[in-house]
Amino acid sequence: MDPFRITSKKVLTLVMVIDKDQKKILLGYKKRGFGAHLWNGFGGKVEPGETPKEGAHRELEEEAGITVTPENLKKAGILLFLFENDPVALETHIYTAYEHDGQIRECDEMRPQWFDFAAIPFDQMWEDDKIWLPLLLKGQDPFFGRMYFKRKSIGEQEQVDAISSASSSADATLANHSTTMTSTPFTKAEPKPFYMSDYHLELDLTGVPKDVALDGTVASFEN
Ligand SMILES: CNc1ncnc2c1ncn2[C@@H]1O[C@H](COP(=O)(O)OP(=O)(O)OP(=O)(O)O)[C@@H](O)[C@H]1O
Repeated sequence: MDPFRITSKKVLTLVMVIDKDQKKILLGYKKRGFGAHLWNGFGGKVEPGETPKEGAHRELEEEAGITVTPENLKKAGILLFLFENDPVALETHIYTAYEHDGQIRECDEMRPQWFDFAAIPFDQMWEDDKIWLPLLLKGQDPFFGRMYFKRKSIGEQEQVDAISSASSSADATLANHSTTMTSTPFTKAEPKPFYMSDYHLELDLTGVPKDVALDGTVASFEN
């Protein structure tokens, strides 16, 4: 039996708020729930009757206190997250927002903070973020991908941490990134409940002008 066989999906959103001039990205520290203790964009489940874009707008206001006009909320990609032995996949619609209105504020779920592009805390984020976020920051939209996650056992956790810290230091050398840190009280990465075991990302969507098929269902790139 395929451990990644899915029978249904939940539709989620993720908004990346970006200040192009300052080369900064607004991330939120998730205080509770799914992905707790990780930094991420702002988003959540799309509610019945909402389009993904409407859901993204609502979650950004709930979690960061800010609003974005519909024309400033742009679809960057769609990712399908699959978890081993879990028949429910997460179809995540990712947006960029280069302009926003209102005052950024903390809520009981998320603590927002700006990060320099060169100091994004990838070791305290979902592992897929380091694959697609650099593409999004370069403006290489849209992307579509499947990301496969396995639950960590205790031994695996240590092994995966060792591999990921070795590869992230190699990446840092290659990219010649500055190591200036914005202030963050977190010195040690929290253990992550899952690790990414595989992924498949498509960047050339010229053959799919508006719809991308996902295992028999269709996700629209339009909203
Ligand atoms: C597996 N790899 C992943 N990589 C990057 N981001 C991921 C993710 N998996 C989930 N996400 C995001 O995490 C948020 C969860 O949202 P989540 O708190 O569950 O939703 P919502 O606020 O509706 O929940 P409650 O109201 O608390 O039930 C949501 O933005 C979603 O896009």
